[in-house]
Amino acid sequence: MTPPHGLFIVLEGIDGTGKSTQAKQLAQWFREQGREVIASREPTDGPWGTKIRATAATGRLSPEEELDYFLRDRREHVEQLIAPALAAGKVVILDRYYFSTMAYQGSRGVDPAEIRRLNEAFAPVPDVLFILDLEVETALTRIGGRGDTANEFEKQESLAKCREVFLTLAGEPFVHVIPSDEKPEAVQDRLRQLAAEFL
Ligand SMILES: Nc1ncnc2c1ncn2[C@@H]1O[C@H](COP(=O)(O)OP(=O)(O)O)[C@@H](O)[C@H]1O
Ligand SMILES: Cc1cn([C@H]2C[C@H](O)[C@@H](COP(=O)(O)OP(=O)(O)O)O2)c(=O)[nH]c1=O
Repeated sequence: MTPPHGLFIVLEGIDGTGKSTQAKQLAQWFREQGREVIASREPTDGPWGTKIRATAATGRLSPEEELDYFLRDRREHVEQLIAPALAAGKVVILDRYYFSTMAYQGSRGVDPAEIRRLNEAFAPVPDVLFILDLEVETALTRIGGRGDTANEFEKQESLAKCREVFLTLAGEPFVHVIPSDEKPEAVQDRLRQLAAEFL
């Protein structure tokens, strides 16, 4: 599906790459340019997103169940927020979307191409996808896990797989891979430069 109006921007990348920091600043910049902005994230704060977040404490779902929950969460997000905002000509900025499902549920063994197909049957493809890219070790240092316990080592391995899936998207016309090891201001400048083409 393609979005009817508006401008649809998605930020992706492994944990700790600076997505939420950059999304906030980008939303502020668009508002300064006089655009109406809807900034949101996935998993959402809706019923399915809340269930997904709760599994961080209660124990992880099977890969298939997890995929199903993310799809349900996204379907609601598209119907209730994303599609109406785009139809009204707004700028929609998302911190994570279905490319995270390709990467994270892909890293648990589900085929990323199949995940993409399931999503694109109902979820609009963004106008711009920024993939914030960083070495796993640097990203983990930023969020406080240095990979020196068994659990953190496992996390490091699975994030490396996620990063690989994100990077398979490089080269598609709407995708920009943004090296995110620079200062936040420098990363933001790059995003604004690219986003300005859509004003
Ligand atoms: N360019 C950067 N350089 C150094 N630290 C950063 C940078 N961008 C964000 N951070 C810090 O790294 C941590 C993770 O950033 P955050 O925006 O929450 O990432 P994400 O949403 O991708 O998980 C935060 O403590 C944030 O202040
Ligand atoms: C959107 C999405 C997120 N995720 C994962 C990535 C993150 O590890 C986790 C929560 O996302 P997020 O809220 O970005 O994490 P945090 O608040 O800790 O920065 O959900 C998936 O596994 N599949 C998906 O489709």
